[in-house]
Amino acid sequence: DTVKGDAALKLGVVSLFPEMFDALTQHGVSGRAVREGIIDIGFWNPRDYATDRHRTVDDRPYGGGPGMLMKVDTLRAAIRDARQSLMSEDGVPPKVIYLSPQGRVLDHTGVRELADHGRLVVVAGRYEGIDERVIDADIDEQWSIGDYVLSGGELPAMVLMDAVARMVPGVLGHAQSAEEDSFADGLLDCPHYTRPESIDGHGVPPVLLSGNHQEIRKWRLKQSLGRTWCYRPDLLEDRMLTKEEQTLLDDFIREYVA
Ligand SMILES: Nc1nonc1C(=O)NC1CCNCC1
Repeated sequence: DTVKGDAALKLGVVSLFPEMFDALTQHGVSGRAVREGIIDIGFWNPRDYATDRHRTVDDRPYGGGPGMLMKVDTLRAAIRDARQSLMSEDGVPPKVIYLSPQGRVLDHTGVRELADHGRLVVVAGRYEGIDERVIDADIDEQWSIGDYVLSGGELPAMVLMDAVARMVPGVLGHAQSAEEDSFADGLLDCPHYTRPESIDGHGVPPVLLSGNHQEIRKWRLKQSLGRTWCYRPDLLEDRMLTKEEQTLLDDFIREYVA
């Protein structure tokens, strides 16, 4: 598979199960971005590099113990081809990422950093993982989506790729990108409401029905600040608040503890 064209984001995926990535390429905003050529995704399957009759892609660990590792020669060949295909015209190589619990935990800051790079090869491991010497020689950065163990790197790869894709101009419609602002500037999202106006007797906050856009903006910002203060105060620790934000948060806390 090759990645060509002038897409804003070029992705190469090394995986034994490329069909899993249909979840990203065949659906939703990411699917549209791929269809429209805003994002290019190429796939390289280590199994395509196997030369033995059984097309072996796993190998036994030195030192024994349970589980297998990804076979080195087929994995390295796939990474090499993906890396070469994503090399830019002026020879700038892509950033090669390996998903594993040993990696830096992905957050909004990390997503922005990765999106800014523009060309990424994402290596999805299976089995117990990959040989440490391949990590040292072929992987630029290790990333984790959280502290739990999954069966493969494909779901983590898709989480990372989806979050990065949403950073690319044109992937989200203007309306949605505006909506992204709440978390984009380090706050939790505000509550959302749609029809019907009453659900089991529970109504909609009147300000949202008022048509007063300034008041609606302030209400939503106050709710985002208040929810962040309640559920994720750690996010507020290293986030400067504007005077308006500080006032809105003080009001929220006053009402909350009243
Ligand atoms: N959490 C994770 N964030 O990125 N990758 C993660 C992960 O659990 N990978 C598995 C680890 C065991 N081998 C198969 C892959």
